[in-house]
Parts: sequence; structure tokens; C-alpha cells
Amino acid sequence: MYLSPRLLRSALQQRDAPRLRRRAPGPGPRCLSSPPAAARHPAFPQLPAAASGVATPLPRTACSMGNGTSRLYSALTKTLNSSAAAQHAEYLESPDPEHLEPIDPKELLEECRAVLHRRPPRYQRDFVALRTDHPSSHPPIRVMQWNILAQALGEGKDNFAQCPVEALKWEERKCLILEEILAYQPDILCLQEVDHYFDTFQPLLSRLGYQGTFFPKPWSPCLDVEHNNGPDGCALFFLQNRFKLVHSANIRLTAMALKTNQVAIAQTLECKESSRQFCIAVTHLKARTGWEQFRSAQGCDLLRNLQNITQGAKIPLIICGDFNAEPTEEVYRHFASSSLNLNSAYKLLSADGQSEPPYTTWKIRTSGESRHTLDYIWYSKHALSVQSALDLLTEEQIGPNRLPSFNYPSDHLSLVCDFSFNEEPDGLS
Ligand SMILES: NC(=O)C1=CN([C@@H]2O[C@H](COP(=O)(O)OP(=O)(O)OC[C@H]3O[C@@H](n4cnc5c(N)ncnc54)[C@H](OP(=O)(O)O)[C@@H]3O)[C@@H](O)[C@H]2O)C=CC1
Ligand SMILES: [Mg+2]
Repeated sequence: MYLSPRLLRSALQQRDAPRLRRRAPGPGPRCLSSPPAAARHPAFPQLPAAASGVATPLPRTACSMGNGTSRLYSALTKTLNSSAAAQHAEYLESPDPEHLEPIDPKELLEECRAVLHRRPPRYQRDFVALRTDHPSSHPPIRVMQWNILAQALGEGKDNFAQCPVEALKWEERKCLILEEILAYQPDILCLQEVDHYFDTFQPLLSRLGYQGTFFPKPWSPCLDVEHNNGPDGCALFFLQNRFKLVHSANIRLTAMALKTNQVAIAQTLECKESSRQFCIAVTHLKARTGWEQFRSAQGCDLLRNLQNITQGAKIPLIICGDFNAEPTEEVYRHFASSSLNLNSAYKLLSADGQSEPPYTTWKIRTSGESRHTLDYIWYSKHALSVQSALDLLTEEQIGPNRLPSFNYPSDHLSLVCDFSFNEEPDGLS
């Protein structure tokens, strides 16, 4: 299961070999995504564009999770199991608070690929350039929205019927998550269902140049799962070399004047290149059918908070979230018709620019198949333009067993957009 010292040495000596094997072209067209952000900012100077390939699934093994936030900064993230292997697993092995020197993202990506070398390929997705009447002289702001699937929920609560337990092993699934982040190199990362913030994402992403904030759910359902790794919550990361933090708010959402179990983070950032400010927010609304009014109330509360933070939309806004609501739901209509003048970025991928994608999550639970559009990136339509958006996985790529799987780590797809400020906003944000 784990890399033997011999395999690891071989993987490290011929770094491209395992990647190319894993990424050998399969059926159907594949092409590289748009130029990596290496060209856009110095945090990723050496990272190559993603390649593609094929490998066999891993054999069955038992999996284990961490056991609580007391393991802060611990060496929980054991990925390679032998002592010889551990010498090389520099980044994934042991985030040491005393040695938080920068990581070369290329090295981290190589480590992830070495861990994943026996998994099937991660499918390539392409950025779709979108028509905009507002060319910008500044580099775009790349935003990733992603419900990464809490480890405790994936293993203990979600009841995925077609996903083998070994596909959910944290030691490897975390590498698939990191690979996705490293492949698209967002300037801002908005995550939900994060239950490995302190032991994995915060230490690793901070060494990649990100500043992170985590706001756990007050009564996270993860805590009901045996051997959980602490509560899940929302996390927001931004690249420190691109943005300065102006204001940060952790918001516990209310519904019908009562505090709820759902949270949001809203931060006002200033772009170092342009000195323009904007507000970025991340949220994860209440799940399940029967809770539509509750979600609607939570959405209204979030909009009220954002009205205050942006001084009535004087500061442009980007709101990322797993809203747990189809576009037909009231909470969606509240956002679409808000006085904050928001549009949903992924509608722009449709032919008429008016339709949301057919799905952002697709799974098979013991209760049945569930394909829904629940995840959104809202933005101030007068002040910001979407220059490009990452297309979604096709049904064929997702495969008959749906998500998560050996080659995709979450039941939700990541959404990624490149934003620019309109030089002359239409008077309104
Ligand atoms: N100890 C206490 O006093 C309390 C405990 N709790 C615990 O929290 C739970 C509810 O918390 P709440 O935040 O409201 O949770 P939600 O109803 O919002 O759902 C929590 C998670 O379950 C996932 N989920 C959605 N649908 C299903 C499904 N059909 N089967 C399995 N998982 C699903 C969601 O994933 P996604 O968003 O991806 O769909 C979400 O991340 C309770 O069941 C209890 O376990 C809650 C309050 C108090
Ligand atoms: Mg979930």
C-alpha cells in the first residue's frame, strides 16, 4: 500500500516517470489547462501545468483518522510509512511549527504524485475564456470554491454506496485535494467541510504563502463520528503576496432570530497591485430537504452581514459557498435579486449565460443517487468581471460510481474563476 523505500527512491529519482505513467492519455481528448498562475504571481514560480495519465487502483487497506484538535501541528499526516520513505516525505510528513520555511509547490506536487502514483488519473479540466467588455491591466484574481468533504463525514456519515472505503483513506485523499489546489493555484481558496485545518491545510498552505482562517461549526456532525479529527468548518485562504487583510469577520448564521449550526467567514482584502479592496466570503448552509426556509433565513442573515461589511455594496463582493440549495430555491432567489447586485459566475459557462451548470455534486448514497447544483460563486456584477471559469467534469469523467472516487476526492466539484476589477464600474458595485 505505502511506497516501499525502493519504490520511493525510484519515484524521487525519476520524478516524471510515475506522473507520466499515472497520466498516460486515456480515451477521449485531453488538453492542458490555461497557463498556470506561475506566470501571474511569484508564489508559484516553478510549478508546471498538470499532465495526465493512468494507474491501477490501490489494494484494500484499513484506514484511520486523527483524534482531535489536541493534535494541532502534530505529525498526524503520516503519508509514507517506512523510515527511509519518511526521510523524503518532507512536506507531507510533519508540519513543524518551528520550521515553517516556504515550500516549493513543485516539490509538494511531486510528493503528492508519488503518494498517488497507483491511483487512476485525475481528469484534466480546462478554463473557458469568457467574453468581457472590461479588459483589465492587472493580473486576475483566481478564486476556488470547494466543499472538500470532511474526512469524518465521508467515512462515518455520508453513506456513499459506491465509493470503496480505501478511496477515502485520508493519507491519500489529502494528496488528491492538495493536487487539485496545486493544479489550479488559486489566489483565494474558499473551503467547506474542513476537518483537517490545523494538522494539514493551515501548515502546508501557509508554507505555500497563504494566510488562512478557520471557523468551525459549533456542533459539527463530525464530532459524532468515532476517531474524528475535530469539528468541520469553513476555511478561507489568500495569498499574502497578493493581498493585505483589512477586516475579518467570523459569522455564526442565524435563522428566525436563532443561532444556527452554520457559519461564514467574510474578509475585506486589499489587492497589493491595484490597491482596490473587495470582500470575500465563504459559507456552508444547512443541508437536506425540508430545510429550505431555514436555508433561506440563513442566506438573508448572510446578506445582511455582507451589506454591513461592504457598507451597502460600496466594496465589491465575492461569495463562495455550498448553499445546499438548487437554483429553484428561495435562498438562491434572494442572492440573485439582492440589492448587492450579485451574479452567479458559473451561469456564464452556459450558452445563454442564464443557466447554472447541471450539477456541482454527484454521489450515490445508500438512499439513492443524488445529482444537484448546490455550489456557487456569487460576485458583484457591476464592479467585477469573470474572465474565465474552470469547466466541470463530464458525466463520463465522473464515472458510473459517481463521487467521491479514486481519482476525485470529494462529492462536490471545485469551482474556479478568474476575476478582474472593472476599470470603470457601472456606478454600482
Ligand atoms: N450534540 C448536539 O447537541 C448537536 C449535534 N448536532 C449534530 O449535527 C448534525 C446536524 O448538523 P447540521 O450542521 O445541521 O448538519 P447538516 O444537516 O447541515 O449536514 C451536515 C453534513 O451532512 C451532509 N449531508 C447532507 N445530506 C446528507 C445525507 N442525506 N446523509 C448524510 N450526510 C448528509 C452534508 O454534506 P453536504 O453539505 O455536502 O450535502 C453536511 O456536511 C446532527 O445530525 C447531529 O449529528 C447538531 C446540533 C446539536
Ligand atoms: Mg458533505
